[in-house]
Amino acid sequence: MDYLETLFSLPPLLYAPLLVGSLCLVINYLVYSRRVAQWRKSNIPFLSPSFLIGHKYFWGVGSNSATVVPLDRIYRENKDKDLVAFFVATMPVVLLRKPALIKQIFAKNFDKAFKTGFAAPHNNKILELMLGQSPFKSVWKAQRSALSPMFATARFGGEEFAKIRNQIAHMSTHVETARLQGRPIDIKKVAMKFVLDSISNSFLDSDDNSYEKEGELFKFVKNFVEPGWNKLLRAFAQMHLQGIPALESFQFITQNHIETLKSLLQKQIKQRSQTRGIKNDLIDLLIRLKEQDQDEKLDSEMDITNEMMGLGLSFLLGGLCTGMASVDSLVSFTIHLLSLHPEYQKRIRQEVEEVMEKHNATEVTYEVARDLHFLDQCLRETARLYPNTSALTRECTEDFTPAGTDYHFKKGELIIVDSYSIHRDPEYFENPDKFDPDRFNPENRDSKSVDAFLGFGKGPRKCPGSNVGLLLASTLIGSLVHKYEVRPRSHTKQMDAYDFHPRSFGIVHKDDVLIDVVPREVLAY
Ligand code: HEM
Repeated sequence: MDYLETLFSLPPLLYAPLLVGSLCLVINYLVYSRRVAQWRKSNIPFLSPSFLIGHKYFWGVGSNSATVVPLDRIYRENKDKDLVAFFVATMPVVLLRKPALIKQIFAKNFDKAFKTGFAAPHNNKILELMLGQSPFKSVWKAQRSALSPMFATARFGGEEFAKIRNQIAHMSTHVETARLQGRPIDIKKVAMKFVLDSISNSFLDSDDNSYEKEGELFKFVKNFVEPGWNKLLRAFAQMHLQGIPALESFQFITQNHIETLKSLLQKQIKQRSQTRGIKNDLIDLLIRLKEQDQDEKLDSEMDITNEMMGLGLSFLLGGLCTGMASVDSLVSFTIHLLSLHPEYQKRIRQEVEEVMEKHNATEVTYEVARDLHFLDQCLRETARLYPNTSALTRECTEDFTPAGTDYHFKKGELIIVDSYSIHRDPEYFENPDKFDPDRFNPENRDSKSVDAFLGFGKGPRKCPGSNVGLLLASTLIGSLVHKYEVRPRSHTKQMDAYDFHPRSFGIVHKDDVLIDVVPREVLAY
């Protein structure tokens, strides 16, 4: 009692923080002890949390280590376990370690854990209609099926490929100019411009050339994908603090993002309605949706329903922004690895020559790009060494026990999979740190490594745009390596987890990857 009297005799400015702090400690203790008791009862092995701050390995995340560094340590230190639970600050997560268990939960038990950890809160009428964010399975399914024509590589065949060729021409001019001026080439920037312009030319009918001028869309996407504290905290809050109304506007996707894309879609829809052309792209898809929607009263061409916004955002944020970020990372890591391995560049160059001859082509066409099998192996091997995200996530939507196990998963449990560590586990990939594209030769693959490869995800939610991404990456790298030998300027040894950006959930390099190019005619001498 004396203590309390002394405390309340202090000025409120002094005792209020003390009271709030103590309350946080009590809540924190209750959160930890309740979850630990649940894990114990559910037979899920766990690592005891340090008071208030969860697992200590995560302390440096954001300032000096990427999320994958602590995840990798936990993965390696728990070799004997199928799964292990722990806290990231106050967020409880269960890390799945074994490919068989991952397959079971991500594919066979999909109905019971279909949500991703980034699902939108139920009251956000637009985000909950998005493919990657919807907490409703029916919406996710409808969006995936509506967008499936956008993810088919066949739509790039014929005339459509001319748009990609056009982008290759812009890219070649940019690279050649830098070479002649003796400047290094920032491969991430080159890839970003190529992929963004290719996707927006083909799906939005834009005619952007970002090498010449960085337009509105380029600036928007760059800002959306660029890592930073703000985004790291927003992503963490979205995964962790759902259900706290005051924090629900603190989402990874902000109202500002939604408004910007809404006006972009409105502009494109208006233009298309006036020209009445049919392009079978995203804008046509949205116009068809608008025409089908009898219930919605749309007064003018500028009106746009929530369904249209959901579908548009699913593609623009899920496909254009994150898809583009995945492809440009894949391209820059592949070029980084190839710059350290001229012998593989030579094989790609030979392959491009042979396949061009087979298709009677003088450049990388749609048919050539699809036939570059060794280059495809190089891309998959890069996605193994540098998967695009540090964690695949799922949230349990009901209680369940995967068949053949006695692990009980409770509704609301957040499951994560650290593809980076599994991909570098010698149990599944021999000599795992070595860049060896031949391990993806179909003859060398075994079921163990097939199950353990998670570069494009697993189960019904796996990446729908991977083939489009691989096609764009093959076209860019095939064209570049056919013409030049690529040499490292900034990174002369293979990057590891300490080279990754500490404030990104994705696996991206923290420093620019700078290269030099030498024309093949010079190499011949
Ligand atoms: C080639 C580089 C790419 C890589 C490495 C990649 C990787 C991934 C991964 C790992 C996931 C999560 C899957 C899971 O949780 O199981 C994903 C999801 C997704 N990706 Fe990709 N991706 C790439 C390119 C693209 C492109 C070009 C697009 C769009 C054109 C795209 C659209 C999407 C969408 C919409 C989802 C969410 C699917 C869902 O929630 O059902 N991706 N991607």
